[in-house]
Amino acid sequence: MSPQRFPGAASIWTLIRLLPRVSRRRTAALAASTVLVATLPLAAAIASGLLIGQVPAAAAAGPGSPESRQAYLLLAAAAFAFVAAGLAGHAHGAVARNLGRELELLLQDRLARAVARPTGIGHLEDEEVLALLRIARQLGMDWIRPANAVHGVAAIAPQFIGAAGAAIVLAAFNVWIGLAWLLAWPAVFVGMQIEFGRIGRMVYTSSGEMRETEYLRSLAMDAEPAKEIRVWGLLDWLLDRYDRRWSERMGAHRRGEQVRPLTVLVVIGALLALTAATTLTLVDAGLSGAVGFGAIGVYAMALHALFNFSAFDEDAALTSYGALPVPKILDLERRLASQRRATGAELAPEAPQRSIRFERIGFTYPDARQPVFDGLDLEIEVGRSLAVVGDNGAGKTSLVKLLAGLYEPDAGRVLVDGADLAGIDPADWRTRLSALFQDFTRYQLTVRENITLGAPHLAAETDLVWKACEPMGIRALVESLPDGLDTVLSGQVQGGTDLSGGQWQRIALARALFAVEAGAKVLILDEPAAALDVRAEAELYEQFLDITAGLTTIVISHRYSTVRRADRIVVLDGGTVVEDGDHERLMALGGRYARAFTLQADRLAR
Ligand SMILES: Nc1ncnc2c1ncn2[C@@H]1O[C@H](COP(=O)(O)OP(=O)(O)OP(=O)(O)O)[C@@H](O)[C@H]1O
Repeated sequence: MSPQRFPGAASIWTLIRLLPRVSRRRTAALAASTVLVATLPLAAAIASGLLIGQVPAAAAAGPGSPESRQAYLLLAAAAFAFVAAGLAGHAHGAVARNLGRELELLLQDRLARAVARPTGIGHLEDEEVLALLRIARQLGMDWIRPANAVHGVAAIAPQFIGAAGAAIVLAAFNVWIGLAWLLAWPAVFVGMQIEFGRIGRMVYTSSGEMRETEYLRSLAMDAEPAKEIRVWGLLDWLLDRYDRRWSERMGAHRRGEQVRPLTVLVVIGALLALTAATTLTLVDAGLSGAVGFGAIGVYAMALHALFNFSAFDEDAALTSYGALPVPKILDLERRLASQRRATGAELAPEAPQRSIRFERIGFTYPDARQPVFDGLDLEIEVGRSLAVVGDNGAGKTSLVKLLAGLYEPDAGRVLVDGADLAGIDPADWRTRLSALFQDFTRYQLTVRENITLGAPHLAAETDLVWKACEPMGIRALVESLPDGLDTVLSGQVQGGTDLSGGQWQRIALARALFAVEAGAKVLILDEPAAALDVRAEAELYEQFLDITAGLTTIVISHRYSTVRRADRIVVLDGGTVVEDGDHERLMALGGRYARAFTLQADRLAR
């Protein structure tokens, strides 16, 4: 077979050849069940044909004759072949599903390793590699999809009704046998669903371990961390750790995420026993002449119809797995909706006009032990520039997160012109804010989109976009890009380009500025120029103060020299304001600000 001429067939052949490498045992089981699924219906058909041929002789010879005995034996053989074909079909589906899932995991593993191996990282920006990685991330996850549960329910419901009907037909022959079948299937179904539920929950709750494996894999496969991983020579260490985690995970998968053999034995044993009892009773009734030949045929067909029901095949398993996350998602939706605070207070269109006040604020991050703020008081005057300085962990970023309503204080209030922020619609409040956070996002979108995301309705206003670019010194850079403002900022996209850290920071600053152009009244800049050198940062801040004169600006910085021109500087330490004033006042105070400023200025001078 030439792969060029039959690429689809060649891919299937490649896949089949991989199966023994996934699991020899399962591949052998799949081959065996394939043979059974193919031959058992044939055997049933042959037995049925022979039976039909035997009927005239059996009828002529009458009950109790050797001819009629042979006819009943053929009937029993046909019934067993039908039942066995049904069971083999279910087993076949289950083996194929497990093998398929393991194949996906193996492919995922092999791709992760292959992509992590090269010493360079150029291939991690190759479009074809990225496409495969995108697919690889989804592998092995298909089985937990709600769509599968819908498909499963749609398949099982008619089978269930059909099986109940068949049991009722059998009840006409023997009430106890009919009743036994009527109860047997729901019992098997519930038993298997309990088993599938156990497996599903096990996988679901092990998502923490999965996340770690996935994290290690992404360290090896993503372009961003790949740089450091290679520079630090961590590749072998990483792959070794990934391999260990992976085999632990796969080991757990093999051990626990399967239907327990005992359950399978009990279920199949019970079904076979009930089938044998039904068939023997039927044969007995036929041989004794208690039930006519035609009726026996109907009952035998009803027995066969009972085995169309899938209690332990793929549909049943996928129904259970696929349905598992649905109530969890709805529950989460309810829980998060109840966390949305009730808003009622209206902000005046021009607010804030007077002040933003932090009043006895207490705040601890969820799951953190130490509070960040315990009684913080700070009043920010509108229309002036404020700089917040302080050591690492002093609470500077937390302060602006509270201001932006990204977290709510545990105690105290944030007041905007006297109105408690807790009662104001966060969406309304945020239209008045423009913020650039320390860990700003590098959107793999066009330059224009990157800049106008704060006010996307004005994205077409090219003049406004340039107005935001110019003070940041990036107009020339943007104009030199292949598609100017419409160039995608990503090395992973054809025709796109990546930028340096400082250039990215200027783009993010332009984004903040654009939102101000679009009407934001409070500008928050958290370490806005950490990627720039000290001089560039100072220049940029000076420029910012000029552009934003009259606006409420809050700038966070480590570099004391940068913020000296701010109208007001507060020094935070351990979540409280320890110094407050303008540059001259704080220098005269001779405290923490003065010492840090002098130290940094000396270093800069040297
Ligand atoms: N998401 C979080 N969960 C738990 N604790 C956090 C979280 N973010 C920050 N913290 C803790 O809160 C404290 C204040 O952090 P914050 O980021 O506000 O400091 P910062 O002054 O901005 O520091 P830096 O100058 O290093 O950016 C620190 O002790 C930090 O460890």
